Amino acid sequence: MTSLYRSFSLTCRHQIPLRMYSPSARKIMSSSSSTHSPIRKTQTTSLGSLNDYDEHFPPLTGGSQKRKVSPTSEVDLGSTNPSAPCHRGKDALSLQTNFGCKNRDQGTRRRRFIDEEVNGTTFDVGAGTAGSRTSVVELDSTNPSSPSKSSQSHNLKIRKVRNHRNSGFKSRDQSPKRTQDPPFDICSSVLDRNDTSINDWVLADETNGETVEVSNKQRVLRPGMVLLKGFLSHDIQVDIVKTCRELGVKPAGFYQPGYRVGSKLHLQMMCLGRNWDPQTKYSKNTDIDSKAPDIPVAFSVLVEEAIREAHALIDRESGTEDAERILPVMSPDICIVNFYSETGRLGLHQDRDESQESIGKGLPIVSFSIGDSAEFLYGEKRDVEEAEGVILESGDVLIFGGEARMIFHGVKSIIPNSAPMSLLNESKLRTGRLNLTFRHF
Ligand SMILES: O=C(O)CCC(=O)C(=O)O
Ligand SMILES: [Fe+2]
Repeated sequence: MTSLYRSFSLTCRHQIPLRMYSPSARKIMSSSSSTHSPIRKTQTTSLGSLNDYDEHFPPLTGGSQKRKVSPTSEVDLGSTNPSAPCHRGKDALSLQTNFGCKNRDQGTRRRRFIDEEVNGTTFDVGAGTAGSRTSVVELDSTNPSSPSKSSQSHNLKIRKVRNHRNSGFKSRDQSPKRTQDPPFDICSSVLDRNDTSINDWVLADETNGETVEVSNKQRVLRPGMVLLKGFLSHDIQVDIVKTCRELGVKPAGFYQPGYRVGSKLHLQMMCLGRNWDPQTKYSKNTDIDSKAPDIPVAFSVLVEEAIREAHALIDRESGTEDAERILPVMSPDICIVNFYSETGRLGLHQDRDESQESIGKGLPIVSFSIGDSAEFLYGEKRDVEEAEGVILESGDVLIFGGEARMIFHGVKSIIPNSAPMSLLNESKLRTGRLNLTFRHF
């Protein structure tokens, strides 16, 4: 079965103008390996009140409209710009300030900013914080069925949320609850993709505009971190989408996870094997855990195959037979399935909620990408400016374990209309990106 599942795409599908995140990013995109210091296991973060997974990306330079967010907006509105380096609490506060403000100029400026965001690149505003007395506006752009930049801006759904009444949580003391009923459906019978070519997506900083070819090669990105381009064949991708869809529309399926205080991740999520959420992590709850569907055997087989493929690559590149020491084998008992709409994203974070034993051994995270491509960032620190970037395309498998196990990583943006048309036609996957990360607890 596994050999049938293998189809390496050795032709480069796209040439993507790439914005350089750091001087070294270009190197990563065009070379097959580089030397990096290991990520120390103790280097877990505690960044004050900054929640994990909150975005703190720099201003977007891309978008189908090739528009930059104006500096004024960035200053005034903090991280209501999805890429601004602020945390979620501040997000909501600055938004409230602007909306609750009697000052006409500020209100107008805020409205103009929303218009710009809707017409231009992306927008996404979190729910309010506790204790807020003013109304906030929530733009639910994480839900692909809500209007996005590729749909008409006048359809923008703005709903008012007062304090926590509509935030999905009963009180501050309770765990986040799934409020999405029915679960989110990652497929749609209607093809919701528009016809804009990927070339319209400008990742290039308009001032330097370099064009870098997206590599089609299997690559060791750093010790313990391997990118297997096109590892998942078309048929496998279709099967994975269909399986995830089937599981995902059931009660334990996709929902938008969040924190007790109300902010939410900019994606839809479902867990297999064992439940995880950003607030309670893996805290054992037999009621909920019994609801997590098993990881399909075919998925686990693919993970093991991918690790074997990575070992072969590591051995080839190093000229040794040391691969299992550099990248330990792993058999998954957890899979977190994420679906990102075109405006979805995930802030830089470490996957550090697995057991100490698992992390200590460097058991890898294995990540499958299906659908639209993603700008994936990774680095030794939780610092977007320093992070390196790589484009993850449909069918790619990324593995990070060993000394790269605690690497910071995140999804800066989803590249609209970049999914293979044949995949969308056959699987009916919505516009967006499906990502599966396999782990061992
Ligand atoms: O979507 C991705 O590529 C990364 C997902 C991820 O980091 C996570 O689920 O922890
Ligand atoms: Fe992660």
